[in-house]
Amino acid sequence: MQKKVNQEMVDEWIEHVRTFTQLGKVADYIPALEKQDRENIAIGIYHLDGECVGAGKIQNTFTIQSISKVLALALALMDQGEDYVFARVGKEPSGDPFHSIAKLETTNPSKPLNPMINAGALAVTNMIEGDTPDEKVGRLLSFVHEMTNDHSIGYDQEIANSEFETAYLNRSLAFFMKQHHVIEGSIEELLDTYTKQCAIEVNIKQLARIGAVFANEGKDMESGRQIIPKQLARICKTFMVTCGMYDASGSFAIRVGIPAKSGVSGAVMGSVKDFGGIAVFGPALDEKGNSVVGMQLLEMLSSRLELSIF
Ligand SMILES: NC(=O)CC[C@H](N)C(=O)O
Repeated sequence: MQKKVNQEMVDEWIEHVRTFTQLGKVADYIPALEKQDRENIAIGIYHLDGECVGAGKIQNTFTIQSISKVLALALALMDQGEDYVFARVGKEPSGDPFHSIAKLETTNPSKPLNPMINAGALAVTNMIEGDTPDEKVGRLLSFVHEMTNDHSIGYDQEIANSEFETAYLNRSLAFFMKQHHVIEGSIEELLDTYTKQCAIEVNIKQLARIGAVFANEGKDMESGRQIIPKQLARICKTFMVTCGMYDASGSFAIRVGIPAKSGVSGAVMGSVKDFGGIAVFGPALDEKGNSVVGMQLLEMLSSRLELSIF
């Protein structure tokens, strides 16, 4: 039987998690993110039959941050192929925080462990086709437009600038990788592309639709168009399981058990085969950098509908 979420369910879940909005901390290392209101919480579910429900602040937009790593990976894989991409970035979880530089030095030859940590994501963004940052960002946006079926989506210039001006650690990762020939070209242009990619701005239902395309094996639910080849969509979802929730991916797999990717804005995108796409949002984060409210919502959803893939 097809598992479905209805309006009543999402309304009830959002009411239930309101008590958690005071827990955790809104990210402030990107100064512009600090302005986010911790009460702005939302959930969106996009079923594979095209039906979509949402509750909470569904009109609110937010930046996708690290969720963009999944999209950049899909695009780089389509541009360059699996062999090229995985010659430059690994496939193993790191067990370290997303911005850690430690393993870059101890892995020999130096290579970021996976595309979901910042080092790996920077290397992946470096592989996206395009002569200029604008061209690369434009291609990423077109990809998002296709997946959301909404051509109005852009990026938040203020948040992109704010991160670009303060991305000392990401610059360090990039310089280290350039020294070791993992990446090539201008570091400033790479950071420009990366910070804009992280600042892509969506609402909860748009994010849920992106999750649904991955759940639907890369195919658009309405048009039937194969946006991402099936095998590449599968690779992206596998990374979401093994590395999507940073160094909390193991406990998340036990607690929730769905392919998911989170971002420091407080958004999480999930993809469940034969079910659909899930998006949750709540700016306050736990100590691993995952949305406190988002975790509660995903746990509730997964247990009520028995969505764990394990
Ligand atoms: N975890 C995240 O969402 C990190 C993304 C953020 N733009 C960064 O690179 O720091």
